[in-house]
Amino acid sequence: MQKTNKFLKIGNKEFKSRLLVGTGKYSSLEVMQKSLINTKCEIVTVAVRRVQGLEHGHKGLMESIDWKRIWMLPNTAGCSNAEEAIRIARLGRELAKLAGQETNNFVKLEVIPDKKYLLPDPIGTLKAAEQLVKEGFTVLPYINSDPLIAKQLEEIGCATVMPLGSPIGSAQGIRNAANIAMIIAESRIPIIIDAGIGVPSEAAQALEMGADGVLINSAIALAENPILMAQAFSKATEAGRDGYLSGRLKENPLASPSSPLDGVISNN
Ligand SMILES: CC(=O)[C@@H](O)[C@H](O)COP(=O)(O)O
Repeated sequence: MQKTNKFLKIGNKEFKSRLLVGTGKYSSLEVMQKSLINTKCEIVTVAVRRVQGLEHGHKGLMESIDWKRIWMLPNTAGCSNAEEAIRIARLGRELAKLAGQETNNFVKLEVIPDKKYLLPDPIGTLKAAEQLVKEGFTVLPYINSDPLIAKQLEEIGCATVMPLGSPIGSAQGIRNAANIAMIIAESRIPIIIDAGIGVPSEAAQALEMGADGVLINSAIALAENPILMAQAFSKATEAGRDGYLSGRLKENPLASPSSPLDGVISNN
């Protein structure tokens, strides 16, 4: 289904920016702040567990983001089963309240038992999502690029699905484009490509394919110059969306001359 909405609509909120960003792995809070500004993002995800535990890089994080301008997307990173994820989602809602976002019921649902590839558990994700939807959360589940689980999550009331391009932090880009294309074609909710994007052109690729947004963390935070890379991702996301809306030239197995051949003076 072609989605031509001007804004990214998640639940009942609209966003101009289609680039969502993470807050982990930055060399300092100052670099993170400057990078976030350059992304022009309006949604920032925070790991509830890491913020609460004041883990490395997370002390002072809450205070360093302008929550009047940025919509918080609490995430359940570090949860390996549905029960933990539900508990952390509830804490995330309280965190958003503390930041002054009384009506924020968003949660980026991550249920990740696999420490090596950080792949999400589809059964645990579905179970947690069902409960969180019942509790009134706007649920954005992180999933493998599986069209069936994407559809099931849509049917139980998730606000988006967030299929991975490749494993978190791997910078391998979009390794599963065919499956992602199926998810995009079949969904009636926004699709946000989350994880594994390595360079801005891959963010553009996701948007060109018809994804509604991308979520980037490592490729910005761990770039040699994160502040400049943030800007590059912002431009790439916008370019990819414009490319999608413009309607691409269809691929052709044959060449097609750039100038008309009719009326050309013959050699004979
Ligand atoms: C911050 C966050 O939510 C990550 O778990 C997310 O999946 C981003 O992945 P990359 O770090 O690969 O961009």
